[in-house]
Amino acid sequence: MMKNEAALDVRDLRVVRGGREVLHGVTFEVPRSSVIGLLGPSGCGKTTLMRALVGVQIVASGTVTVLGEPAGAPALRRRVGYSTQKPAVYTDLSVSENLRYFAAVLGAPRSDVARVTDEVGLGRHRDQVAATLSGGQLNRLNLAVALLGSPELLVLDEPTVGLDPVLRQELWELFHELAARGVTLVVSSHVMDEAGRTDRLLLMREGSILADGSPESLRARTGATDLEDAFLRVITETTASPS
Ligand SMILES: Nc1ncnc2c1ncn2[C@@H]1O[C@H](COP(=O)(O)OP(=O)(O)OP(=O)(O)O)[C@@H](O)[C@H]1O
Repeated sequence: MMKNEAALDVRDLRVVRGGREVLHGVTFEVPRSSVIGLLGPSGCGKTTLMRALVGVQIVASGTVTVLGEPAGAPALRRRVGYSTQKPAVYTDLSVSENLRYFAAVLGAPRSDVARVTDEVGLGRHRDQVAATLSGGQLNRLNLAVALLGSPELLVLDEPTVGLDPVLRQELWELFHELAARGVTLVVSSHVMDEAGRTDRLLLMREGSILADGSPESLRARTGATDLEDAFLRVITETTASPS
């Protein structure tokens, strides 16, 4: 397996949804083994970009290369994990039953069920029916499904929504542990305080990437200590000096 190619190589990606262009020529490259934050206000195109990465979004033009293959290629099926914003699990099955089912569908080893249950901290709830889980627990079950089969790329749409600060901290630790093991993670959020926990930030607004770099470089570039301020300064810069 080629390990040296980029995890993601997106070139001039344009996407039209509902007759309107919602991604306007997005270009970026992501190396392996890192935690990439996709940040931006609601409706800026984060989910659309993630859908393009996992190959379920019709694209108008541009290329999306994932782990050296075109996004959505059959060879990527087990190498890419995706968790959508809305949990996509069976509400009438328990945590373990859901995970056993998805492990079978994905061809992941049965032993993964215990591992991912543990990783997302749902051990005490393993026999609980999904319908009775809290919102945060349901999000974690959704994330656990994405972790099955040990994918090389994880695309996680707002995985920390509705979680308390302790759980959020634990999940970010898990993301960095996974990255240290060679996994690449793309994590979206619209909460700026999460931005500082990433290795690299893609700041999006209205279908374009406004800034791309580490949290430190963004702070240095804008002179802002707070990432929320940094983002606002980037927006002002871009609006003030159109190129
Ligand atoms: N099925 C659709 N048909 C038409 N327009 C759509 C569709 N899905 C999304 N859009 C539009 O595409 C744009 C980008 O949406 P997207 O869901 O990617 O944003 P987002 O950044 O993920 O937002 P949020 O943080 O609220 O989830 C929005 O303007 C949205 O209204």
